[in-house]
Amino acid sequence: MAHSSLFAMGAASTGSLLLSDNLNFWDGERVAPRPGATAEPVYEPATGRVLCQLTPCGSDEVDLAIQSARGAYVQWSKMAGMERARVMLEAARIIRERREKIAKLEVINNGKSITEALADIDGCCQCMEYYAGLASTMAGQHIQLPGGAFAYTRREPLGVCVGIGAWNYPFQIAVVKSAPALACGNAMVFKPSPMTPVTAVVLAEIYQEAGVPRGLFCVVQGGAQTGTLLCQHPEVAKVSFTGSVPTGKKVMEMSARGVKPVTLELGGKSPLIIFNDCELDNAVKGALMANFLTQGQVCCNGTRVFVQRDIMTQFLEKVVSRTKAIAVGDPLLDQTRMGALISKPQLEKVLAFVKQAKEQGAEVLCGGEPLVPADPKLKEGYFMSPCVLDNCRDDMTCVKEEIFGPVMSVLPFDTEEEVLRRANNTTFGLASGVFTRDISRAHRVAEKLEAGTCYINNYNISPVEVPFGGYKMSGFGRENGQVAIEYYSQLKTVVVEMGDVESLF
Ligand SMILES: NC(=O)c1ccc[n+]([C@@H]2O[C@H](COP(=O)([O-])OP(=O)(O)OC[C@H]3O[C@@H](n4cnc5c(N)ncnc54)[C@H](O)[C@@H]3O)[C@@H](O)[C@H]2O)c1
Ligand SMILES: C[N+](C)(C)CCCC=O
Repeated sequence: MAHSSLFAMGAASTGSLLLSDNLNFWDGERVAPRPGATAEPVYEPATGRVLCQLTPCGSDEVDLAIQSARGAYVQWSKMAGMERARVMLEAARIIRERREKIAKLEVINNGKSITEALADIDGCCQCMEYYAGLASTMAGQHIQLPGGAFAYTRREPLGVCVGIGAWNYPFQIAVVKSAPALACGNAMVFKPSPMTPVTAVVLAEIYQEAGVPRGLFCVVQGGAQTGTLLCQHPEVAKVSFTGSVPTGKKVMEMSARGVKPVTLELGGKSPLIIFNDCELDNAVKGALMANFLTQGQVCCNGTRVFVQRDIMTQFLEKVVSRTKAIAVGDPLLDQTRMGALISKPQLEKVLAFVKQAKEQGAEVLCGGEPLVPADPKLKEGYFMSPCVLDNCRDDMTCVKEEIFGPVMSVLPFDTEEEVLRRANNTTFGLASGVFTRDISRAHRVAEKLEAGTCYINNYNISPVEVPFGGYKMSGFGRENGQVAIEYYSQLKTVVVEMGDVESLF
């Protein structure tokens, strides 16, 4: 049935939705799981209730999806960029039309606040429009050679690409991978995280309704096994992966065996440096934006907040007061600013990081506790109070490892040289930030930080036009921006002789 999950969304509130739609999608429609396969429950983070059942796809199903995508690719890749653009613009229009329903579904499956989810979906419309624009302008080069000969280049698609997503931005990751892939003329088989299987299939329905050939964007559900089947499939031309470093390494190894290009968007432990000449209120707001979006479960979060020693007291006072004021609760309410973490194990893991930080000498200035909202329907939800840790040292676990929860570690520093050395002393390199009024220092620091992005006097803004990706173990390849086209296409050179062949033989 077309966009069936969305129809259920009209009156849905937290704790009321139970989905029974099929979650796989290929050949232009939702597909039931194979008979006899074992289903797993998917939970609603805000209530701990079962939202739906997920049955991981096996090899036959993965193969069916890839064959379906292959068939559509043959047709789609022959279309002019302008024709592809029209379909993608229609997809953007449909997403915009259904933004509230998609956002609501995302909230119920992921636990983030509705305010953030709406912003995520708006970003997806822009992403689709941006790559629609690029689809119609993609072109090669003409190179003149001696004697009237010439060469030209063609930017060609790769074939069937695989997208594998994490659970923190389920719809957005599916869009950010598929929009440039489709703009270049590829097909995509997408596997969402098994914890957030619901909205990728809504995207598949939207593409279908917008007019893509049947099978162009397929969704297979499952976890590590299904992901492995996708990465190892001989007819897959490229893998774009978002997730943790350990899984990223496995994806890269599997892709290497098939000599497939990979894009890896992995984890981080990003530094945010706040100098004493900053505009303090903006720096405080920046630190909150760097740590607490999506309950702190954001890859590029600036979780190591380095504050110049002489403004530490004022900074902590302001940051703690604002953190304590964050409204945690029912993620579907407009006034809520922080919802529930993705799962019970994730909540327990984050709380264990806080406990260990205390044992290692950190001081909890606020939060870091399980939280039970007053509303009885939320009592089994995975909530915690956002946490600020003081007295942190560079050798503490909370400062070295990605926590992926609402925990900010604050560290004092004295000099620019010292803070740069400490900020770069990590195997990660996804993002970084600096707050200062000194324009020369801002750019000097941005140049020296070993990270794929540096935010100056803000944090966690990522418009679609701007490339995003990691240095070091945070991955490689870029998403967003014009450059993403290069990761979803290949260049063919055609050399043309206009005269006789001069042979040495
Ligand atoms: N850099 C980015 O853009 C970005 C964005 C979001 C999340 N992340 C990172 O993702 C992590 C959290 O997400 P997660 O817990 O879903 O990560 P994860 O690595 O556990 O899982 C990511 C995806 O990989 C799949 N997978 C697991 N094992 C696999 C295997 N052997 N082969 C193929 N696929 C496999 C999972 O089912 C899931 O879809 C964090 O480290 C976070 O920083 C990075
Ligand atoms: C949109 N943000 C906030 C920059 C997040 C990008 C995806 C990382 O997890």
